[in-house]
Amino acid sequence: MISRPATPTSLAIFCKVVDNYGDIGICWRLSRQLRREHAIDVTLWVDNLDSFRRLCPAVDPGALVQLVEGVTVRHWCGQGDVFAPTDVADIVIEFFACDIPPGYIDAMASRTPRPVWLNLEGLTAEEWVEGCHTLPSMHPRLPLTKHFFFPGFTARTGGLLGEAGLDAQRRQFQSDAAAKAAFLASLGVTASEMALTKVSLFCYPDAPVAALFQAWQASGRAVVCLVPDGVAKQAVSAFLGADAAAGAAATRGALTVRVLPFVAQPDYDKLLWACDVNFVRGEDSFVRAQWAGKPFVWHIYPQDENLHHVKLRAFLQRYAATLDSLAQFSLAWNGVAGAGGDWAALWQALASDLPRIGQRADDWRGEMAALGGLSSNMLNFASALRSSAQ
Ligand SMILES: Cc1cn([C@H]2C[C@H](O)[C@@H](COP(=O)(O)OP(=O)(O)O[C@H]3O[C@@H](C)[C@H](O)[C@@H](O)[C@H]3O)O2)c(=O)[nH]c1=O
Repeated sequence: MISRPATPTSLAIFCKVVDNYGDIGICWRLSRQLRREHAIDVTLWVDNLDSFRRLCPAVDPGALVQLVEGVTVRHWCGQGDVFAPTDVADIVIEFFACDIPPGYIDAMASRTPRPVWLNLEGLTAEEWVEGCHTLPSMHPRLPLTKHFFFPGFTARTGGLLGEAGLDAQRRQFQSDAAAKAAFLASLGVTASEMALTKVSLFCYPDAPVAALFQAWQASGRAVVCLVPDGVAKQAVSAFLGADAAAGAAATRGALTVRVLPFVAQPDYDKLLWACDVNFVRGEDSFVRAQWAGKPFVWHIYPQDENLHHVKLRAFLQRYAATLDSLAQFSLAWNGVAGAGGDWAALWQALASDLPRIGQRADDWRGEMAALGGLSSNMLNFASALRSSAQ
């Protein structure tokens, strides 16, 4: 038996950007947290530095290797496939089964001691996840075992990604009216808009945004909808009667739509904290909305054969079982057949229920925090594997 310290000190994450920002958004968040809170020496391999730069302006899209906030960022762009065992970290994470370079896998097999190899999977509320979380998978050829690691909403999963101290920062920000106003003003939001019901909007292009805008326009409650640049471009441009570029705004009836700059990741949290209702999408903004403890509506990443509707229902069953207004609105927002399209009625029901939905959001945030946080859960699992291998 080879003896090795149980506590891992180095970690490599491999991230392929399939589309959008979620893949790198999650991998960057995890990398930063492991470095900052656990003093792990992290190398993040990522194949698309341009997407990364939108979330983190400090990234140099031309650099093969760079240090960003203490994390070594390597542009994963087919620069050869020869690795030595000394190149391999204590823990190797492949994100979403992204096929790490074969040469790196060979080097993992030759390394002493062998690394802990994890496949970090996507977030879903479906029950089967509990049975698959931490399952091993033997390599067909090499003496290596990969383990599946699932984020999730129960104690039998890896929990949700969230930084220590995030809640304290949120509370501090939300209790400081001047900080909130200064932040919104820095994005171009006017003082009169700040007094309205503030909604942030982040969704995929097929969301029924135009129909919801019509309902808001005609509703009795004045709404300002804050849309980061590039989101729902068609519907926003149609509403504005002009190109939806950052800084553009228009008011029709009870609705003001304002296009914001696409902000860096930490500022996106502040936007969620500052708004009354948040429309979020995919995985990472969905989780951030949960940490914000505010009412939110989720636009789920679309999948073939409407598989995503199963995932949506699984989440709503856990989260909104007693919140019919939110469940109905969410089903309709995601185009679930038969969920209805009377947006005036759907919004009216949701808006009247906001205090109850807000209470649920706050309770849920506490329940999720009690699961312990994905990065700590992952490190504990890796340490246990290393100990058992000694
Ligand atoms: C609107 C906005 C978002 N963001 C960040 C928050 C998140 O980290 C990231 C958006 O990621 P998501 O919310 O996950 O949505 P997404 O649609 O960009 O990413 C998706 O990518 C697919 C390939 C995955 O399979 C999906 O599960 C999902 O992750 O962008 C900012 O930093 N600033 C902004 O202004």
